[in-house]
Amino acid sequence: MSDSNTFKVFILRHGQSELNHENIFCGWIDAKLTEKGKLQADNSASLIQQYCNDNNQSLPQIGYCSRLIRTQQTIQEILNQWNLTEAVQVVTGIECQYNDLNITNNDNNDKDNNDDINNNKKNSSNGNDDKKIMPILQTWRLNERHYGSWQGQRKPQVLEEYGEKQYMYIRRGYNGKPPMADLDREMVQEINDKGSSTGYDFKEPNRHLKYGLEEKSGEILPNSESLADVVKRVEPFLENVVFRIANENNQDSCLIVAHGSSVRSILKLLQGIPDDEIKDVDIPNGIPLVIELEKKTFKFVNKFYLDPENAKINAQKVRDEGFASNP
Ligand SMILES: O=C(O)[C@H](O)COP(=O)(O)O
Repeated sequence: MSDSNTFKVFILRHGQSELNHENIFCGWIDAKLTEKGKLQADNSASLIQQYCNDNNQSLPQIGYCSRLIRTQQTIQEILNQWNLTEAVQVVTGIECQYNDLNITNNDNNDKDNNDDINNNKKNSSNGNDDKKIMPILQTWRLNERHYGSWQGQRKPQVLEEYGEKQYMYIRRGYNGKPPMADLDREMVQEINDKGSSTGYDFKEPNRHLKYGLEEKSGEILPNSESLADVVKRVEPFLENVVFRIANENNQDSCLIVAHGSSVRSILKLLQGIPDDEIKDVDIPNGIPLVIELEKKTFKFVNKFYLDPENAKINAQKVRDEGFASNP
């Protein structure tokens, strides 16, 4: 049973992407959602809304996602289901001009305001005059781990080349790190590269185009990451942005849509999962996990999936990707 006095992080991995579907390592390649991935996002929205209604709680007042389109599409699907429109801001570092988002202090306990997420001015820019606004902060710090030279490669082939022990150590071990991507060669789209019909052609988007804001802010972006590296870049964002905003605005919850490795990193940080145990954690696509934390201190209290049976089944499928048992 949920504790109404805790701060809740509604966190989920994006819906199935086109490269997930192809069993190809994705990382920072900017793959889009499949139709199944969009349906998973819609289902996530229903599960969260049902949970909030059953527990007499408001929907999250703010959302966070990565700079990759698969999380952006997922959060857009969720907001559409909630009849909300997004006010997007890219946060390059671990500070953000929060007032630009003009978020007001709603009475979180007023059930009647459940759909009245913010008293922001209406967003007439895209004709959504009747929809309330939900601030969405996008950050590279929630991006999937950078999968180095494995990006764009089929998982069964990588498994065959590296063997099961090394394959799983790099995929799930805390310090496992893939070989570096050569960002100067075929791994990254040229400035005018339109890619294949899918638009990414198994290459990363050109850094100067996709991450120009981060480059201008002096952010150091990776070309290969272990989970430990992802934890290091996620932690300051959680502390200095997510939790600071929650305290300053007396928020009861937030929505985070991220990736397999960045969700694992957040779970490790919030629950205090030891380095040698995080290797056993797999995250399914598109099933909301609720992490309950003490208000103000954000000390871990509890966690549960809103669809635990499917979460268990699909997490095992994620773990088995690349192996013959899971074509
Ligand atoms: O980046 C990817 O390929 C996937 O999102 C994560 O893949 P993994 O489950 O093999 O880490």
